Amino acid sequence: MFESKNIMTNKIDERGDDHVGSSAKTPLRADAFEISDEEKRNRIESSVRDILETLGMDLQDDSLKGTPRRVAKAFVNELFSGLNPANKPKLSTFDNNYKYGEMLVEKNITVYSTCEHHLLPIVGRAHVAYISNGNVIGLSKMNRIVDYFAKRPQVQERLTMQVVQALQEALGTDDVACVIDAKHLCVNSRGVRDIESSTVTSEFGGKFKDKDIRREFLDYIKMDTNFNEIQ
Ligand SMILES: Nc1nc2c(ncn2[C@@H]2O[C@H](COP(=O)(O)OP(=O)(O)OP(=O)(O)O)[C@@H](O)[C@H]2O)c(=O)[nH]1
Ligand SMILES: [Zn+2]
Repeated sequence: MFESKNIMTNKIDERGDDHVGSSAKTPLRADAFEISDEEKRNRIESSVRDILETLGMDLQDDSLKGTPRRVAKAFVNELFSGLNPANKPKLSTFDNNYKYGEMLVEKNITVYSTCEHHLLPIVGRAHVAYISNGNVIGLSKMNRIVDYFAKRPQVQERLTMQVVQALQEALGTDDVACVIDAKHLCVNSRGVRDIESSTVTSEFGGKFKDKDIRREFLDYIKMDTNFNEIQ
């Protein structure tokens, strides 16, 4: 089990950012929280203006003149909003009064992230599961925690581990797993330009290391649920 007691020492953790053990920590500068969001938007706006002008674009053009500010807002408020611990969803838990003892799987969670190597989109699906040891979490919180960590410059491996570790901490159990299957536009649209390939990453904590439990989780992911038949 990862040791939450070891990680309350640095500034980032004091600000309420994750918990997560060093292997899954987003590499942040020591002064990451000393710049306000408005200052970040202003600096990014000016940098994007530089980039576009360097490319030879005329920023007096009607369509382009708002672009640096639009990009700055998209970065700080949306695409990278998960860098601000204030945006971390509250993972409130409640008691497992109904004594449900099987695994719970939240599957096909939409992943929109950004590859930190090229700043290009990562688009895919996450599947998250846990086995309760007494605590239960609202279903939507699993979607929200995936989205929170996705909204950072990411590598898919780290995103997968961050989701698992955040849920382990909230639920007080090791028995959490996550599988992500995603397309990286840096692979699909440039570089090797392989439009078909996607990347699968997984993290299996606690009981999910057992091959039968892992198999059950993977079978649920594969299960074809045709909701149209229900309506
Ligand atoms: N492990 C991992 N690699 C990633 C992820 N996203 C992108 N990459 C890879 O990061 C690598 C960066 O490789 P470099 O050789 O430094 O950069 P590059 O010359 O742009 O690489 P190419 O994409 O091969 O053109 C590439 O192989 C990407 O496919 C990710 O989430 N995880
Ligand atoms: Zn990339």
